[in-house]
Amino acid sequence: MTSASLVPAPVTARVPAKVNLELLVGPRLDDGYHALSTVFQAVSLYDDVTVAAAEEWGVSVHGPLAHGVPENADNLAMRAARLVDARFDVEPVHISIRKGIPVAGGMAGGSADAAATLVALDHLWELGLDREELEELASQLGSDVPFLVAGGTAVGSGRGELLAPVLARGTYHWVFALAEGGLPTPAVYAECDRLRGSTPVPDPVANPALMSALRSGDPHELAPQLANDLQDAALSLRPDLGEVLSAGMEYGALGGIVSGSGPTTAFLVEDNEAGIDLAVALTASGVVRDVRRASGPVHGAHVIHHRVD
Ligand SMILES: C[C@@](CO)(OP(=O)(O)O)[C@H](O)COP(=O)(O)OP(=O)(O)OC[C@H]1O[C@@H](n2ccc(N)nc2=O)[C@H](O)[C@@H]1O
Ligand SMILES: Nc1ncnc2c1ncn2[C@@H]1O[C@H](COP(=O)(O)OP(=O)(O)O)[C@@H](O)[C@H]1O
Repeated sequence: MTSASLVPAPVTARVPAKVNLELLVGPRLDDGYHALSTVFQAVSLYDDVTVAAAEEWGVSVHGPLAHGVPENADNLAMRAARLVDARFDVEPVHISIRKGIPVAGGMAGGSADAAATLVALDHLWELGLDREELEELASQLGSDVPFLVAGGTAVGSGRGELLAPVLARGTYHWVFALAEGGLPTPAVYAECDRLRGSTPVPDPVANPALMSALRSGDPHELAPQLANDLQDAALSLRPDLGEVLSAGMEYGALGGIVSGSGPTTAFLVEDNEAGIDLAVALTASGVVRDVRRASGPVHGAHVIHHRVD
């Protein structure tokens, strides 16, 4: 056997974006984070993350949405790789990311890449991590990362990292309106605090009507239950999003909401055809520069490609 044959073949993991069907933000805690009750759904906009054995650690980012993503140690995928290295002392890899998830858009693209890197490295270096170990590593990388490992539909509590599955029937169809520029998550939480001032904030509790809507599988039942406590803050920082939300509802969405910390807006529609109609209407209106259609729930980070040369 030659030494070249000992180098493992590159591994690609595919990872979805998320939308928060409900994002209830509780009081600011002493560590600066906020207690959350959130219902995540994984949707079919994907990043593909390939890890390949290399002489030294590195990361590169590709595709039309790659602009503004760091190609250095600040990349969340690289932080995930260094965490795995610190724990398991693995050989270096080059990470190549193909972005299909809007950047800094409130759809957890960076967290998704961290989740995909954990899953891909587990496969490449045959670490044999179980789900619990993966989620524990994920929670060290960010509040949203465990959900991007898990996928599906789930309730997140704590900082968003403590997950419980939700019984959701059916498939939901979404149109996402992409916005120019991004919104930094910490700035949106800070604006939420500023708007609340000294008003006492109760601990957040998941809304039973949302859970029952998800069990029904009916988008008409789900639409009125969509809720986002960060929406006012996102609109305060980006007033133009109000016009996008109004346009989406006017052109036939069942419900519309800012996705997480924004500035992407998410519209729930009746079915695939309604999604095509809304995407066309929003683009033609000139209010929205770019749209993506997606459906959910879908699986979390998973290996799609293990090349054998
Ligand atoms: C708002 C949400 C909704 O799912 O995501 P995005 O919409 O940005 O993707 C999340 O709460 C973001 O999760 P994530 O982006 O993983 O957050 P982290 O890296 O852990 O934290 C980034 C910053 O967000 C704020 N933060 C985050 C989570 C939380 N429960 N309370 C907070 O106040 C803090 O200011 C923190 O410094
Ligand atoms: N792999 C990555 N993909 C996207 N952004 C990343 C990544 N790694 C680090 N970042 C940084 O994280 C910021 C937030 O990006 P992202 O996770 O896409 O947004 P959000 O937190 O709104 O969901 C970006 O502006 C970028 O500087």
